[in-house]
Amino acid sequence: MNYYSLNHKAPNTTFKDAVIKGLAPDKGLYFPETITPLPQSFFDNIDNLSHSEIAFEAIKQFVSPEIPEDVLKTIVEETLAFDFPIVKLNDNISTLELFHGPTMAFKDVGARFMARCLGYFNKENTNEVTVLVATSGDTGGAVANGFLGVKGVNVVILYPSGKVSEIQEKQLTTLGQNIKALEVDGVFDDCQDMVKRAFLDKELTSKMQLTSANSINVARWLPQLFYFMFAYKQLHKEHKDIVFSVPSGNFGNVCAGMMAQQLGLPIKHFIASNNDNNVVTNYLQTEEYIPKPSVQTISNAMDVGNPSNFIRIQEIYKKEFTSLKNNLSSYSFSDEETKTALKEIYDKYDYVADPHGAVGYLGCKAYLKNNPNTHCVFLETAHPTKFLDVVEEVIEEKQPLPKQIQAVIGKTKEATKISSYKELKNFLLK
Ligand SMILES: Cc1ncc(COP(=O)(O)O)c(C=O)c1O
Ligand SMILES: N[C@@H](CCOP(=O)(O)O)C(=O)O
Repeated sequence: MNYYSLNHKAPNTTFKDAVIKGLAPDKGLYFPETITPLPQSFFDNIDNLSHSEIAFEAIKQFVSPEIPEDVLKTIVEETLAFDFPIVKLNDNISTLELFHGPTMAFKDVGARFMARCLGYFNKENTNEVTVLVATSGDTGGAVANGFLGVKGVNVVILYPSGKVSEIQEKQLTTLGQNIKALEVDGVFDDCQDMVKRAFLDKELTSKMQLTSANSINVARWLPQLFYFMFAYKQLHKEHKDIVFSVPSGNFGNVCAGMMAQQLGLPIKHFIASNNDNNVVTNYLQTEEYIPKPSVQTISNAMDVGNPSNFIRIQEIYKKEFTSLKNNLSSYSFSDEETKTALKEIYDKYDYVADPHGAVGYLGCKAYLKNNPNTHCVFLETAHPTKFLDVVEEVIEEKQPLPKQIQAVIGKTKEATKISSYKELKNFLLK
């Protein structure tokens, strides 16, 4: 598959090149030249396919011919070494748990997939690659874990100081080896801007091969489309009109769901559920896209003021506002509403959600008011114990720590503080 830049000022390129570069030379995000729907027989037979078989068929066209089929099979099998269960709350609402991976966040799948693709490409490549990542909480930990010890790859993670949870910070600052953390005096958007600026810095790019492991990178972003297929497999016999409520920040996940739909997955509608960072909610109301500085919330991984994947969503809908609006609704919820939802989910359904999932649940409830005959699946994008202080305070109960969280809790943080792009550049050149 070849990819083009959404800024249309760079040459089209291969999957391999798009993964190694991350961002196109004209600063545009890469997008696949074609999307060929899967045959109807794939969906008719989905009950008989394993997660790895579904993922292999779904991603094949996007990575071939650079990744041979036998290698791709191994990559998806290793990537998907954990479960993706649906938990039903009532006849209209289910949740898809995406937190059973090593860092208990949905980012584990994309990070593990991309690490393996890069590892494969690096076998032939003697040059070292530096992976730059901006994180508002979860991407950093997942990438640190996914890339730990991958030969020829150095990872540098930028995170906003004081704006990630304690456990998220441990996950991204304690692994050592080829993983380095930079604690940025700023918000997530400052981290993301610095990363994008580094890609345009000729002095840097002439000295090192930089790539991104944010959803900017097609190998991090596209595997997220698997989730929607896994949910469909578990629900389609019981429910016809399936709607997904996706807690959204950088909009990579909901955009990946739209790619699954482009492949033919029968999804009735998407809901982008936001916290107070509501640029897209506002856009759908006003048709004006106005990025703004992010504000801090209890669903911190969604604190994004200028979502980088919005441009990919516009590409899917050919910038036609009405067709986007027919397929996507968006609601925004305050921290108080999120806390009330966490409590409600616990009291009514005996289920402990995390703050991001709770925002997704609120999105389902808002949509179902006018669409009562649909089934809404909200994505549980992280495990509740990653946000212990909020969750335990709201449900007034101690939570047992899963082994993945216990493994990092006593470790010592190692991070370098920076407050400007110049400091990032000096760090990289060191
Ligand atoms: C727990 C959690 N929920 C939701 C999101 C938002 O996902 P996206 O950036 O793909 O919109 C993130 C971060 O990306 C996250 O870590
Ligand atoms: N919410 C993210 C922000 C970065 O998103 P990405 O999908 O583009 O990596 C995080 O947790 O870091």
